[in-house]
Amino acid sequence: MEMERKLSLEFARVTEAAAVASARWMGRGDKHKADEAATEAMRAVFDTLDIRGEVVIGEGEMDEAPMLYIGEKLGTGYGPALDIAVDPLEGTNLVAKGLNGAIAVVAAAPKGCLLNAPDMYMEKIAVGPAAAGKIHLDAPVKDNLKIVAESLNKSVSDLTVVILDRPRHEKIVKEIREAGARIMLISDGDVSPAIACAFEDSGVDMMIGIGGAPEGVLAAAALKCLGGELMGRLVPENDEQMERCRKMGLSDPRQILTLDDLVKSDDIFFAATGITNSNLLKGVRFTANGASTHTLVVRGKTGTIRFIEALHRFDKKPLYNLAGLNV
Ligand SMILES: O=P(O)(O)OC[C@H]1O[C@](O)(COP(=O)(O)O)[C@@H](O)[C@@H]1O
Repeated sequence: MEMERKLSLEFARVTEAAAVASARWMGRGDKHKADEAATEAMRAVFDTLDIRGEVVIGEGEMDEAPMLYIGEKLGTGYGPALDIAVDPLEGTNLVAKGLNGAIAVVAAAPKGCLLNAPDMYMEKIAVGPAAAGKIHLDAPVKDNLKIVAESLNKSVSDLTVVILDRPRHEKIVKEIREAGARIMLISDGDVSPAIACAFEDSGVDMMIGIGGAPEGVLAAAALKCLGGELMGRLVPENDEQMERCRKMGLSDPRQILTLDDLVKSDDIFFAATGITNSNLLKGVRFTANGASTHTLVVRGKTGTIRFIEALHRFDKKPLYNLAGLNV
């Protein structure tokens, strides 16, 4: 119990380090460098943790990602065996362009508890605790909006729905507008707004649309801890992706995935640190000899929600200065 408790703060250190390293690349137009910096920093902190971790959602397969690839072992090799889902930089374009909404994210659960979602698309709908258990991915969007509005005791016209600005969403955007709700179209980064639904003062009431499947599992892990809901369905686009789904144990690759299918246990840790500002978290700010970070840490077992504002001193803690200034 004691060790587990401590672990949630350790995961905050992991995302803090990734966020600081990545933030150094804000607006520099190089999403790969920003991602590389985040990945390198995240891995360096993971290596200090007493866990027997294995990446189940990561930067890609072993042959395509140098670090934090699926199957990579993390930690000192002592401590609990955990499956780890990472996105050291969720929203690579956002950092490259200096836009809002980029976060560094980690979720961890006992072995076998996180859906090992491959890199493909997923249809998703996410809401906060008030509407959890009441919405459905296949319900008409106007019905879902009505339910969310009723649950939050406000009118549909006062709801804010976040959706990725993509041609594939034209129809659903039209339907949301016809229903009268407000829309926030975002260029990237659907994890942060999905989590923001769980906080009534975030200004986000629903996230909907097709985005990455790994991002869907990460958001689901957070929403499970926070009492919200995310429902999804994979969108395999070719035979290879269909086969991939079957290998994951999904006899029907197009089946609805409930929160319990995506994340099978309550025994989860989730941490996210803001890289650029968002409705959920402040972005990294650099000071004379350090940086400040804003992190959400939740532990599924207890449901405790922590927002941690930290000031990191590079002179005393060089680990946080991995991306250095040699850029
Ligand atoms: O850009 P696409 O192909 O529509 O994919 C959407 C997915 O990409 C993201 O916007 C960001 O992904 P990256 O961080 O890998 O750039 C996700 O938040 C989202 O789920």
